[in-house]
Amino acid sequence: MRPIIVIANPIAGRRCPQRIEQSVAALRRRGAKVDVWYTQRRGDGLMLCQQAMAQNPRAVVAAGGDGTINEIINGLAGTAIPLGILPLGTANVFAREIGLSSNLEEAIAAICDGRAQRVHLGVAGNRHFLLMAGVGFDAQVVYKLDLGLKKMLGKLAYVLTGLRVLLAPPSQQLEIEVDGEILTGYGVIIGKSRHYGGDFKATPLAGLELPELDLCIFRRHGLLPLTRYIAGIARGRHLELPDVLYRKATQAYVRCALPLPVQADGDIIGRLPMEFTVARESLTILRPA
Ligand SMILES: Nc1ncnc2c1ncn2[C@@H]1O[C@H](COP(=O)(O)OP(=O)(O)OP(=O)(O)O)[C@@H](O)[C@H]1O
Repeated sequence: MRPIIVIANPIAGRRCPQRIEQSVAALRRRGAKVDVWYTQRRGDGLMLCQQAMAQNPRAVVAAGGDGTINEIINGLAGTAIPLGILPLGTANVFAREIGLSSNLEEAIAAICDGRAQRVHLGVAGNRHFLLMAGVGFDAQVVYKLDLGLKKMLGKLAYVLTGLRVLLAPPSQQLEIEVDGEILTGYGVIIGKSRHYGGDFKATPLAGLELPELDLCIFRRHGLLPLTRYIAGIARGRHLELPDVLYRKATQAYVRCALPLPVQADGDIIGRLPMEFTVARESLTILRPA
C-alpha cells in the first residue's frame, strides 16, 4: 500500500504535537498507511518533501501552518503527488481558501475521500507560492513580527505589529511592471488565492485554478490611506477606492530604490527587485469533496 507521508511542524500554532498525533491516529483508523516526519528547523519541509518523493507516496500531507505548506509545495510542484493539509498553524489561510474549517475531522475526510484538483502556482523570484506575495505594508509586518510574540499571542501578534508599522508606514515608492504596463504605488499584493488573512480577501477575483496572478496595488502612503485600505479590505470594498488598482497578469516585475523585503505565503523569501510569474509546473491539491 502506498503510504501517506505527513510532514509535521511541531512548533506551528498551539497544542500542535497532540493534534498531530490525534490526526495521524484518525487517518490510520480509516485504513491508511501513514508515516510521520517532523521538521526540526525552517527549510526542513522542502527537504523532507524531496526525500518523500522516493517513496512514491499516495499523498504528502502538510501538518502545520501556511509556512509549512509553502515549503512542501516547493517540493511537490510539477509532480503528480497530491497535497493534503492538516491545518494546525496560526492563520491557516490556505485551509480557508479550500473551504476547510479548523475542525481536523474535515481535513482528514478531505485527505482520504476528497476531490483532487490541479491548481496553478505563483512564482516569486525562485520560490513557488500558493496564497500571495506582497511588498510594502504587509511584508514589513511579516519582517518585523517577533516570533516569540507570535507564539504567545497568535494572530494578535500580527495586529500589534501591524499597528507598529502603521505608525511608521513604508514610504518607498515601488515601480510595478505588469505585462508591459508601468504602474507606481507603495504596496502591492500579488494573489494566487482570494483569501489573505482570516476571512479577508485582498485579491477577491483570484482563483487557484486560473493560470494568472491578481495584483492589488495601493497607490498612496501614510497613516490615513493605509487605514482606509485596511478598512476597505476588512469590509470587502477596497476595489472601489480610487487609489487602489487591480490587474490580472501572467507576469510582473517589482523594483524600488531600496531592496525592500518580499513576503510569500506569510514568510520573507527575498528582497526587491523581483519577478513574479505563473509557474509552468502545476500542483494537485486534495480539497473537501
Ligand atoms: N521545527 C521547526 N522549528 C522552527 N521553525 C520551523 C520548524 N518547522 C518549520 N519551521 C518554520 O516555522 C515557520 C512557521 O510555521 P507554520 O507556518 O507551519 O506555522 P504558523 O506560523 O503557526 O502558521 P501560519 O503560517 O498559518 O500562521 C515556517 O516558515 C517553517 O519554515
